[in-house]
Amino acid sequence: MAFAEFDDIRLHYLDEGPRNGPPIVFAHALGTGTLLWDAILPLLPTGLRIIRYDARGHGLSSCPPAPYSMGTLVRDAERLLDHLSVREAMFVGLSIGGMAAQGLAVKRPDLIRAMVLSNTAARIGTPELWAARIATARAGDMAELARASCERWFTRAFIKENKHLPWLDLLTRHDPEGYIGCASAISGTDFYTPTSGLRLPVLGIAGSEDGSTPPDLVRETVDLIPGSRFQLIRRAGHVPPVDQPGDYARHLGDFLRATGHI
Ligand SMILES: O=C(O)CC1=CCC(=O)O1
Repeated sequence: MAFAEFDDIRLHYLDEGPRNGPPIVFAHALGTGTLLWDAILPLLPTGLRIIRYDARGHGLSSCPPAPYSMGTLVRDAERLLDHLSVREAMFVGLSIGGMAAQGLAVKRPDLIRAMVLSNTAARIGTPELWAARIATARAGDMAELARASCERWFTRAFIKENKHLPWLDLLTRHDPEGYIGCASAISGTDFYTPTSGLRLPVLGIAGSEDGSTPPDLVRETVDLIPGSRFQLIRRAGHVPPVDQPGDYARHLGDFLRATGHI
């Protein structure tokens, strides 16, 4: 566990593996945190320098007052990688983390040599949809937000087996300010034009039963970048590192090898 202090934010991160190993950076989904990646890490190829961080308003990072902008979330990732002297990383971004990845790849191509856009898109939802979720959070009803989120995030089988419960608890206890801050950032983001100009190796990953960023939406975004690949994970929802960690780690390993990162 470590913290990077900047003027307006304290970011919590984990930096594991050999310091001279090829860097891989993980950016999580709204309402989750570094633990989103726990199940896949032991399944990744050895020798990687693995960096995970909590976005502002999440986990052990500080939680400034909402709203946040996507530009601010991108700058947080940029400052963290500069702080750690990381260059040419494989950047894996899931959902809002994938939006930050797109923004960072546009702003600082020196930081990212290849990118995994997982369960994400250039634009997610509509301002009206996010306004309704923000209103629920403002009303203090995180339990309702958590219930509805889990229905979008997880397959029926996963919910029936009660495997979603830790995530339901996590989101129910999430600081509403952090949720609102990041939801505002998503609401104001449309990366279609900047992402269309990206030229780097990209792997898109979608879950067959993702109720938040369905496979067609993910594919539409990765297809903006020439030469990109796409993998559909079956029996997976919005967070396949949680419900299908084996398949997820295998696709990451294949992509790491295909891009010559390892
Ligand atoms: O809450 C959702 O529906 C899923 C989501 C959208 C952006 C994100 O990070 O999670």
